[in-house]
Amino acid sequence: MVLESLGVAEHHEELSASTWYLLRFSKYGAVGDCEEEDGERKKAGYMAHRDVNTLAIVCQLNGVDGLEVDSGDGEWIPAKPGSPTSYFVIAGDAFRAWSDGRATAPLHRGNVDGEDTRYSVILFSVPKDEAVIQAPAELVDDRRPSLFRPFAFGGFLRFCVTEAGMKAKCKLSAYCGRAPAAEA
Ligand SMILES: O=C(O)CCC(=O)C(=O)O
Ligand SMILES: [Fe+2]
Repeated sequence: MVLESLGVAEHHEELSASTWYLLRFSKYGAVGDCEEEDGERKKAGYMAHRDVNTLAIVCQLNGVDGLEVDSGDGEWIPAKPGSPTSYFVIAGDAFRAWSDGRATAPLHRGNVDGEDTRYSVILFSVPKDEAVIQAPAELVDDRRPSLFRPFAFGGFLRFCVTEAGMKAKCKLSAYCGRAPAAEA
């Protein structure tokens, strides 16, 4: 569906062949269930981040909200599923690079209010280590040269945990952006 919307559905098979999948169940405990740290109960949740992988499909399991997405101008937008069977699709850096910036990898975080435990299940599609992430020819042309240099996904993952990677505001631009992006 996502590739169709970009007009490059014929790349589905080759992309699938270089992808593996990770299914993760997450529990963000209510404050009362969480461990104490320095005399205070720590709220469960997760810090603002961009996913590095291709796509994440997130389904909340018990109707407790918490996912928030950065609007791009400093505002956090609560992501509310339309129904108990709705899910969120979040693009990560690998898809941003592959789509040559047509998909954005949004900054998102988990902000649980601490009243109720939140459960979610997430299916991550992850490029294999040796997979080279490069926008297909249909998405670039002379008038629109690609924004990112081709890179092996494993190399990018390793960069993310270096000092430079951890400091970078946008890890992808810092690693393989062609223009010295202000966001890097
Ligand atoms: O559980 C969620 O709502 C999403 C978690 C998430 O963003 C992640 O694990 O990367
Ligand atoms: Fe995430």
